[in-house]
Amino acid sequence: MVKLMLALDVMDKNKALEIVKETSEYIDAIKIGYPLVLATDLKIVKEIKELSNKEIICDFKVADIPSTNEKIAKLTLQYADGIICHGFVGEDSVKAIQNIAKENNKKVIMVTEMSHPGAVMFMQPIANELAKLAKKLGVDGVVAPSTRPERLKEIKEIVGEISIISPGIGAQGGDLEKVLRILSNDDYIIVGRSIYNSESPKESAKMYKEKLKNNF
Ligand SMILES: O=C1C[C@H](C(=O)O)N([C@@H]2O[C@H](COP(=O)(O)O)[C@@H](O)[C@H]2O)C(=O)N1
Repeated sequence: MVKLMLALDVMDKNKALEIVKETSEYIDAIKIGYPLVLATDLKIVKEIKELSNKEIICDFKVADIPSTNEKIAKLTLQYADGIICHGFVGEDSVKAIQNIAKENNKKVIMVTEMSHPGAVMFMQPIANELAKLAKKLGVDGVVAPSTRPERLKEIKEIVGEISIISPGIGAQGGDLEKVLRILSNDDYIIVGRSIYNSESPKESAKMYKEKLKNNF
């Protein structure tokens, strides 16, 4: 069954902890990015890992030179189970993160094509090349858009067995039915605002989990 990754992009620690408690029985993983970390501190990752016992992915879209990527990975992977990086900065920058991840048995997830409209300007033209790089490097997952099922399919075909981590469902208007015909068991959909901004994050997470169950 496709897994559910909660994008916990809230900027208040107590709200974040509350949403984690409310949704834990329905989510498979939690993605923590700059909004929550900049509003609190990196140790929120450790706290949420201990509270939820879920897989925690830090979405820092790391895109620097190898030596700086290495420092970011060392700090982040003390607490997180995985980290999201960009691939457009080149093979050496991604490998620098993979070296740290491999030492600590952690995951590296690489962005191919982003889900927002602006991704068609510069990312889409190179996204297939980025997917080929992801395959060559053997990263643990790639980010690919639920907002463009035809692109999601193409990228999945290129990366083969590598897990797809796919944002764009809910607030961004992605078609879940179409996406679930493309994704497979080791893949994830990422859902943020439709869960954490809903009247009941618990009920929203439950609804998504049931949709994932019913479509597989
Ligand atoms: O292409 C990408 C890359 C990036 C990612 O997943 O790496 N995201 C993140 O996925 C989540 C979607 O949230 P919501 O739209 O459900 O509230 C947010 O945390 C975004 O920053 C995308 O939305 N598209």
